[in-house]
Amino acid sequence: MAESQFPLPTIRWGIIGAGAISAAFVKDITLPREHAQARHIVSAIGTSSLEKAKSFVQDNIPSVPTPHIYSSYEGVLQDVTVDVVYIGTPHAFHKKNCLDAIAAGKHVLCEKAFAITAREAEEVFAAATAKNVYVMEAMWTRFHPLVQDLRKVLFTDKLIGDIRRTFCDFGQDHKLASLGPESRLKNLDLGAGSLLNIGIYSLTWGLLTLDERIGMEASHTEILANQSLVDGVDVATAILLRYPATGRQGILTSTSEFKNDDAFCRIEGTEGYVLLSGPYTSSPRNFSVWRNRSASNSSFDGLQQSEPVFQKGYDDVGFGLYREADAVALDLAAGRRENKIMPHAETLRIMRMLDEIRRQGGASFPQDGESSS
Ligand SMILES: NC(=O)C1=CN([C@@H]2O[C@H](COP(=O)(O)OP(=O)(O)OC[C@H]3O[C@@H](n4cnc5c(N)ncnc54)[C@H](OP(=O)(O)O)[C@@H]3O)[C@@H](O)[C@H]2O)C=CC1
Ligand SMILES: O=C1OC[C@@H](O)[C@H](O)[C@H]1O
Repeated sequence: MAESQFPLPTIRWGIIGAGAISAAFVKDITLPREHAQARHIVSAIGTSSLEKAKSFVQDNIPSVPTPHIYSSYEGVLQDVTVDVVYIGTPHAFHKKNCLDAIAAGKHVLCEKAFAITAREAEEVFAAATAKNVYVMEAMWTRFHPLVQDLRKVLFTDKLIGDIRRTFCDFGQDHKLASLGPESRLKNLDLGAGSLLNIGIYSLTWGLLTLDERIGMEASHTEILANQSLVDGVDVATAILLRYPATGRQGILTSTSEFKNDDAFCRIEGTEGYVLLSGPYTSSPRNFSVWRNRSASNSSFDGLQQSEPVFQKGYDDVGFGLYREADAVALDLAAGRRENKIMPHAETLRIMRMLDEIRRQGGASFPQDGESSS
């Protein structure tokens, strides 16, 4: 592994929750890799039992120095060797876990969806600002290099002309009928539903491809939404996003009943289209740009070239979660308290959209009526 000429920023992580994504996260950040931008140490793990913590370490990070293990989340928050807390619990606990970590003076990287409602997210960001700690939603897909390359093709090089529509689907077959009521994919009290779990990625691709700007600078959008509910949990959500200023549209969907196709997204412009593919909608691997034969006179006649004019594939090490972790390390090393790619305002904008989609679609959570705590 090539050593960097300069010392890399180092951060020490405390992990809250020993579930599936926490396992992927600790594996990813401790993997040897080329061009790492930071050094990551897993300093502490908090789970519901010590036995669980021991097997978590054994299964996922056997060869690194053994982290401190705790049978409570509080242990991690009080551990002086922890700089940043990674929250890998179900959606319904994000607000409390974030607020507890912030109160303990820890920086935070919290899994998506950041909270159940926009109001919860506002409360967390207000607390972080008051305490001067860093908080970011772990929307890892945004840190994939494909996103930057794609947005250059769309907005700088304008290879497909004026963007008109984005179709994006994220579907997973969760076999909900076979899951117990304790599953985070089925239990409303844990924040279940396709929208918060995976629809958030389809929405993200729509927002990233239909508008060059994000956060506070983003263009105004209108939303029409529909959801199919089983026992109150949305098993399918369809979102129609419209940008009134340009007429651009996003057709953005999610389902927990079927697996989507590898080609998960299509972006149409006046002079061609772009296809995105990958094993998951959250995990892109390739994009290709196709131009109309008649692109020079800008008419969309349906006649495409047989070869893309541009395509790029991306290999990955591990799952790809190390990129967001590197971003946190670089931000902290530079003294920043939020990230430019996933700023607070972007998380809030998305949370408000998720609230509106659920208001129209009918999926409600116990937290919907709550005022700030
Ligand atoms: N970035 C990505 O690609 C992915 C992100 N996610 C996100 O990560 C978060 C967690 O998802 P995932 O890892 O799949 O979930 P899991 O169910 O696998 O793990 C959740 C963990 O949360 C803890 N927990 C605390 N209270 C409860 C409770 N009442 N019920 C269940 N678990 C509880 C448990 O840890 P313990 O017992 O150790 O305390 C549990 O292991 C979600 O926000 C999800 O959207 C999920 C998958 C992929
Ligand atoms: O965030 C996610 O992305 C990948 C999916 O497998 C998972 O269900 C979801 O939580």
